[in-house]
Amino acid sequence: MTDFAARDPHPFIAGLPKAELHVHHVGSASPRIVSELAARHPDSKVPTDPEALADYFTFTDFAHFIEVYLSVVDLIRTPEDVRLLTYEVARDLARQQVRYAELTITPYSSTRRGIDERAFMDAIEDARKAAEAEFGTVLRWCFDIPGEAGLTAAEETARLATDDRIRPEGLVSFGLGGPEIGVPRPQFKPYFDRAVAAGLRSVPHAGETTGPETVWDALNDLRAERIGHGTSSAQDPKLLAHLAEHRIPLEVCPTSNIATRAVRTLEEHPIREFVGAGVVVTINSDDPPMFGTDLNNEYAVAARLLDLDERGLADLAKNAVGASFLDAAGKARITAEIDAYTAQWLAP
Ligand SMILES: O=C(O)c1cccc(C(=O)CC[C@H]2O[C@@H](n3cnc4c(=O)[nH]cnc43)[C@H](O)[C@@H]2O)c1
Ligand SMILES: [Zn+2]
Repeated sequence: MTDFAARDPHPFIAGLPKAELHVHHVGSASPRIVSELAARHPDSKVPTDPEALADYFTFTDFAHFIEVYLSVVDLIRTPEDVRLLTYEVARDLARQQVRYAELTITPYSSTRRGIDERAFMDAIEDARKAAEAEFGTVLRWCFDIPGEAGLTAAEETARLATDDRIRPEGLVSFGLGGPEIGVPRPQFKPYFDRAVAAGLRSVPHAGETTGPETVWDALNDLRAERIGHGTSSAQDPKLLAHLAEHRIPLEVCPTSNIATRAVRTLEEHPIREFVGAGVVVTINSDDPPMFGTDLNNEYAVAARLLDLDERGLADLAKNAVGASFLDAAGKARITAEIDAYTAQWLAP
C-alpha cells in the first residue's frame, strides 16, 4: 500500500474538482429533503425522522431497493417538489466540488403520477439554471426508461426525450434503469434508436444484477456509449477486451453494489479487474443518501481498492470528465482545474 493510501485520502478528495456521471435524481434526495417531502405528504409510509431513514434505507436485495425507491418517488407530487429536490441535489453536489453532473431522471414516474409534463420540465430546468448561477455546478440530464414498467414507459420516455416542443435544453442522454432480471434489453432497441437519431447519447444500466450477456445486448442493441455499472463484465474476458479497445467507460458505483447486494463485499468488487484489463473506469455514487455514501466517499473507496495516491485519484477524476458529454472546452476547463489543484496540493 502507498503512503497516501495508508493515510486519510479524504482531505485531498474533498477539494478535488470532480464530474459525476451516474447519479439518480430521486435517489439523491438527502435525509433532510426526504423528511421535508414526507412531512408535506403525511399519508406516505416514508419516515419523517432522518434517523429512522437509515433503517428504512437498509435493503435486503435489489428488488427491495426498488420498492423503497418507489416509495420515495411517491413523495414527489408537485412541480415545486421537483424543483426543490433538483436544486438541493445540485447544492449537495457543489459542496463536494462537483463541477459537472449528469443526473438520471425518470420522467415517466412523475408524469404517470399526474405531474404535468411541461411543469415538470420547467421545474428541472429552473433548478438547473439556478444551480449553475448560484453554485457553479453544471447539470445535464439523462432521461431513463424504468425497464420493468415495459414498453408503455419506453414510449413515454422516448416521446418526452425527443419531442422538440417538450424536451428540456439540459437533456444529453437516454438511459434504462430498474431491475434487469426478466427485462431483456433488446426490446428497447427502437426507443434507443429514436433517441440516438434525436442526438442523445446512449447510457443504459447493464450487468448490474445480470450477467455479461446483458452488457453485450446494451452494446449491440442499445448502442451504449457508456455502461451503467457493468459489474458482471468481469466474468467475460472478451467483453473486457472489447470495452477497453473501444474505450467504452464503465460507470462504477462500488457502495451501491454492496447496498443492493449485487456484490458481496467491497473486497470482491471487480474494479481492480476492470483497471487491469485497461477499461476506462469512472467513479460514481448512484443513489448516495440511500446507500449511506457520497461521491467523495466513493473516491476514497476507490483509492483503497486500487491503492491510489493523489495522482491516481486525479486520473480517476479526469476519466469522468473525459467520459462525460461535456463539450471540448468544458472538458479542458475542468481537467485544467484538476491538474492545478493536484499540483498545488503536491507542491513542497
Ligand atoms: O414509476 C413507476 O411507475 C415504475 C413502475 C414500475 C417499475 C419502476 C422502476 O423500476 C423504477 C426504477 C427506478 O430505479 C432507478 N434506479 C435508481 N438506482 C438504480 C440502480 O442502481 N439501478 C437501476 N435503477 C436504479 C431508475 O432510474 C428508475 O427510476 C417504476
Ligand atoms: Zn444507477
